[in-house]
Parts: sequence; C-alpha cells; structure tokens
Amino acid sequence: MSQEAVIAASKAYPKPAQTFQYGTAGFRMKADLLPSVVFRVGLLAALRSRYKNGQVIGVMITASHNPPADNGVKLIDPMGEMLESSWEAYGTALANAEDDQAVYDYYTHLEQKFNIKSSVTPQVIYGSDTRESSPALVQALKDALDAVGVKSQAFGAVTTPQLHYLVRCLNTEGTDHAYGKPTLEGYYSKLSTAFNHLMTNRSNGSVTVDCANGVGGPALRELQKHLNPDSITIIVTNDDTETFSKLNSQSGADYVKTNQRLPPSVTAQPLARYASLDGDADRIVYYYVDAKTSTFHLLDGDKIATLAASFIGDLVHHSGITDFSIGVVQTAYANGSSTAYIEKQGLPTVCTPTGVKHLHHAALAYDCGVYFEANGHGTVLFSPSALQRIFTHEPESPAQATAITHLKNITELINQTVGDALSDLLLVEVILAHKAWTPDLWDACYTDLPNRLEKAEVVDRNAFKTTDAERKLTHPAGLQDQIDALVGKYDQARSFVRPSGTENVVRVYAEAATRTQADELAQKVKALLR
Ligand SMILES: CC(=O)N[C@H]1[C@@H](OP(=O)(O)O)O[C@H](CO)[C@@H](O)[C@@H]1O
Ligand SMILES: [Mg+2]
Repeated sequence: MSQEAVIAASKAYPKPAQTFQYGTAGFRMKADLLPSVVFRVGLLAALRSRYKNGQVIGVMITASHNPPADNGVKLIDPMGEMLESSWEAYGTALANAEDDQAVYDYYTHLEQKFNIKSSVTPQVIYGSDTRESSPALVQALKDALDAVGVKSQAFGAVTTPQLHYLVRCLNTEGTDHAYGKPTLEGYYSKLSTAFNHLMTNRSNGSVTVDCANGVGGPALRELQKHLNPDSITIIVTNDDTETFSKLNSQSGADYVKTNQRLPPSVTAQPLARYASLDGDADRIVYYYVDAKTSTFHLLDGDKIATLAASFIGDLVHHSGITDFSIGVVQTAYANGSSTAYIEKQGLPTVCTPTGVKHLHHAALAYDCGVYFEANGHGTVLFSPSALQRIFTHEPESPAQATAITHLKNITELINQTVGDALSDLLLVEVILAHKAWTPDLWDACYTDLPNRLEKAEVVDRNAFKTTDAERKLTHPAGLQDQIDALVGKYDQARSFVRPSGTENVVRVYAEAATRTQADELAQKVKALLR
C-alpha cells in the first residue's frame, strides 16, 4: 500500500461539509452524502481485517427501513457480530477527516496505534440492498479496498443477515465450529434443510409475506425453492425491487409496527397469517385479523421472543437435558405484558439499552439467550457448551430422542449471527406447526398493553441523558420527575423518553391499561419536551 495510491483514490471521494457519526446502525443518511464515508469505511475494514490477522470482515451497504433516498454502511466482525463498539469511534474519526492527506494520516495513525503488520493480507466481503444509490457506493468501497491491497469478494444484493452468515462461515471454515458453507446456496441450504426436517409430516398452510419491496423479496423467493412445498406455501408480496421509490413505502415491518395497521396492499382474511420484513430483511413482525371483528392484531418481536423461548424450553425439558439456562433479553420498548408473561413462565428477563449489539451481548450469558427488540429484530443464541451438550446428549427414550433431534435442527434453523427475518419466519412457522396454533392462539398467550411510540424534534437531542437501560432520564434535570408524576395518574402505565441513536429526534414511549390512556400519556409526555 502506498501513500500515493490511497491519496489518489481518496481524491475521487471528497468529504462534504458535514459531520458523520458511526451510530447504532453504522452510518446512515441521504445517499448523496455517503460516497466519502463508504470509501473510508473500506479503509477501516482493511485495517480491522489486518488487526484480526487477516480474518474476513464484512461491509454491508444498506439503510434498512429508511426511505429510498437514504443509504448507509456498517461493518461486520469476524464471527458475524456487529463491529466492536470501541472501533466505532475510529470510523467516526476517519469519516470526518477533512482532506485526503488527513485520511491517510489517520489511517497510518491507527496502523501504529494497533501495531498492525503490513505482512497480513486483509480480506473483506461486501454486499448491498436494492437501493438505486447502492452500485455507486459499492464502487467507492471497492476503490478503497483496491487502494490498500485487500483481497475482496462481492456478494451483490444480499440481506444483511446473509452477509453476517457468510462472514462467520468464511472465518470458521475447516474448524470444529464451522458455521456452514460460505455461499448463498449454503445459506439457503442450511436453513431449508433444518426446516424440512422439523416439518416432516407436518403442514402449516400458507403465510403471506410483505417484503417492503426490498432485498428480502428475491431472497425469500430463492429460499422458498428449497422448502418442501407440502410443508408451507409462502405468498411473497411487495417484492418489486425494480421501482426504487417503492422501497419501504406503505409496507414493511417498520410501517406495520409504527402504525399498528395492515399495509394498504394487504387485504387480510380472518385468522390467516401475515408477516412483514424490513428493507434489508433483518426484522420481521407477524399480524392477523380476528374472526369476530376483523380487528388488526400485531404479533411483534416480543411475541416472537416469548414463542421461541417457551418452545425451546419445552424441547429442552423433554430432551432430558438438565441445568440448562434460558433467558430472554428485551429493551425498554418491550411491552410490559410480555415481560410479565415471561417471568410468570419462570424465565429470567434482562432489559438492555436499545440497539441489537446490547441485546446480543446480554444474550451470551445464557445457555440459550433469546433476544428481540419489540420492532422484530432478534434471534436466539446457543452457547458453545449448550451446543456441545445438545449434540452429544444420549437420549433415554424415544420421546427424548425426538426432542433432541428437534433441538439440533432448531440450532441450525436459527441464524445465530444476527436477527434474520427469513430465519425467524421459518422458526415461527415451525413452532406454530408443532403447536398446531392459529395466530389468535399464539396471540392469546398474553394481551399487549395498548402503547404509543412518538418522536419529537428537539433543539439538541444530546441534552437528553438516560440511565437504567434508558428507562429513566438524568438530564434535563427535573424532567423525569414530571414524567413520573404523569405516569402516576394512569393505570398500569409506563413511559420513558430517550434520544434516538439513528435519527435526530427524541422518542417518547407510553403504555397504559387502555388505548385512550396510552395515547393521552404519550401526548402529555411529548408536551413536556416543548
Ligand atoms: C424504537 C426503535 O424501534 N428503535 C430502533 C432504532 O433505534 P433508535 O436509537 O431508537 O433510533 O433503530 C435501531 C437500528 O435499526 C433499532 O435497533 C432500534 O430498535
Ligand atoms: Mg433492518
């Protein structure tokens, strides 16, 4: 790598007058502001790979559920996790370097700081969602990787979880904890093989999936080719990736969760199952309309977490494996009823700050850690020792043998690197089939407290500081007391305010015993912010 090569390549991507920050979901903003950021993220990925002795690092170009004009970029660490948070600041600093020389200087500063050897060949793989702006940003990335001699591989349009899967597979290939075949075909084959085993002699009718007109559409169509058609029919809708303006428009998991209503394109049949993915297919929510009043019912991340935890708990119980810890990790946005339900089942719950990296980390504390954000982003992690026990357990009865076989397949079905809408879809379908549950029976486990999520524009969101997993404000001084006083006036109420990590707003959440109370509480708390 030469100074001239880096500086020359960097010249093509001048930094706009803008301050950037590597946030909860990497960098995310209007796509036209991003070329310099993506170029520099490419340099960071190269450094990260060399720092990790040449292990493969992933770069995903996506803005998830954001509008079509946005885009974003984030790094994936060697085991398929999100970038270690201490490195986010280096990404921020590199993105904000004023000119090409400053970019090069900071790059060499990091090399020295971490004593990164130039003898190691860095390896990076990358992919993008289906946005119009993605190809140009991919080119910016490629130019950076080439300038610093990275061995790179392009995977084209992929879901975010697919890229996480590929990174982990590449870095574990040939080891005793090989995660799978490092190809997209390997991904589809791993998930579908487990699904087809779990669905042997079972059929679960059909599910209609709204793909937000994003990359989940083509991926789901491909996955479906691998599934036994006698087990499931997946009706793929909102899968137009050619009309860029349709992405996440009036569709998708975020639309359904935020508005608490059907996408306008869906005419729901009573008790039929519907699901919506987000733009990069790492989130999923389910919903249905009931038979009596055709009312919309949301089955969100909390409902998926409780479903998964209880199903896995039952399998472990029937397998004869003992001393096996299962925990459920949530955020403050989890519905109070879900937390109460999980605790009533005798399972521990943990509340972490928003952002899946926090949940993921907390879930590692259990043999089986189930984590979901209410918005539908989540997965299930099995610890290495839990996997070892599941795969070596000697069953003492046919019933135990069946439970063990199911457990093994469940660990293969779940994408354990990150929340994955396609894997979660198959998981829910398997569980409902095994329980012979219609969506209303699933929904009946507990009744959500009516809730409202609002956002407020404020002068400076950084003036809002929180504690207790974001459930309480420490600053601005006195505001929390005012919120508490309001909450005290409603039944079963809870409300909190926190600054968003992805948008320049402050979020207000409120839940209470009735819809009117929840709405009123949210409005009154919001009014305090003015
Ligand atoms: C209330 C809410 O849904 N917040 C989302 C949103 O974070 P904020 O920090 O609230 O903007 O985007 C994150 C990244 O996608 C996601 O992890 C999180 O759950
Ligand atoms: Mg997403």
